[in-house]
Amino acid sequence: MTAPHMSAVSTPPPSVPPLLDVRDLNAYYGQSHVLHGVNLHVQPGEIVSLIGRNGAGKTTTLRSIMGALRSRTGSVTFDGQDILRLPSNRVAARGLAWVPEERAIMSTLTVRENLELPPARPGGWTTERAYEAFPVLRERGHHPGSKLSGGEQQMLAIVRVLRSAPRLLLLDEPSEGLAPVIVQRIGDIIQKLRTEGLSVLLVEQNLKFATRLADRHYVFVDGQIVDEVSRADAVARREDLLKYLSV
Ligand SMILES: Nc1ncnc2c1ncn2[C@@H]1O[C@H](COP(=O)(O)OP(=O)(O)OP(=O)(O)O)[C@@H](O)[C@H]1O
Repeated sequence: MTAPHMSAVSTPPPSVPPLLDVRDLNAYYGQSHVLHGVNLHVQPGEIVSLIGRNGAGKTTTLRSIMGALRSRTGSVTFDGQDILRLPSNRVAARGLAWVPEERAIMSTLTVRENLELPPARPGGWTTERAYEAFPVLRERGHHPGSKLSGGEQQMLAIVRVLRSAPRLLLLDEPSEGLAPVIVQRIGDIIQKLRTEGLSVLLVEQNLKFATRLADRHYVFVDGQIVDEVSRADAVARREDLLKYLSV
């Protein structure tokens, strides 16, 4: 398989304006030019995955969208508003929520304290709702974050950001290192959230998880998107997708 050149990636014009629209995004770590003209969009209510090998630029794309990485050019609009120049706290206030790979929870605080620290916004998840979605968090309510398993930390990290009632959830490898039953549960919750109107941009290396959830997949190679695969084509193109991920 040869990776199609960037220009071969064709996105049909969306019938409604995208919720997130990234155009010609270039990003840099110091002198190192890491993203090269990334174009992607997420429609309202859509789940989109970014897949590719380690170091391909997926996490950098999320960091660039959230404003955690400042050294970038191009255009990032959310709900029609330019967010590229906003500090990350103001990006979050617009309705984007990011769960980084390292699952930013507060390790010295208990599960309940982690849940209650960011006050829930109107429409955001309450502590009770978090416990209903993931009953194990209720059982662990008084345990410090540092004593949770990887799966419990991932659940806690997701429900924490849902307290802010985001419109777009950015998830960085939510299935990484987790037992299949936990991966299944997290997938169920993401699907449920979509039925409630949430959009999701998902970085994944677990193809089974990504293809179960995502409506479209963008394939990253060396800081560029080289292919775009719809849910309808993902089964027929499974071998291509596996090759993109293999080392
Ligand atoms: N803080 C940093 N400083 C310098 N270079 C970095 C930094 N973080 C990432 N890079 C480099 O940027 C490139 C893209 O990395 P990125 O983390 O975005 O890839 P990725 O596709 O998310 O892969 P992974 O799954 O390994 O995180 C890689 O070459 C990586 O080495």
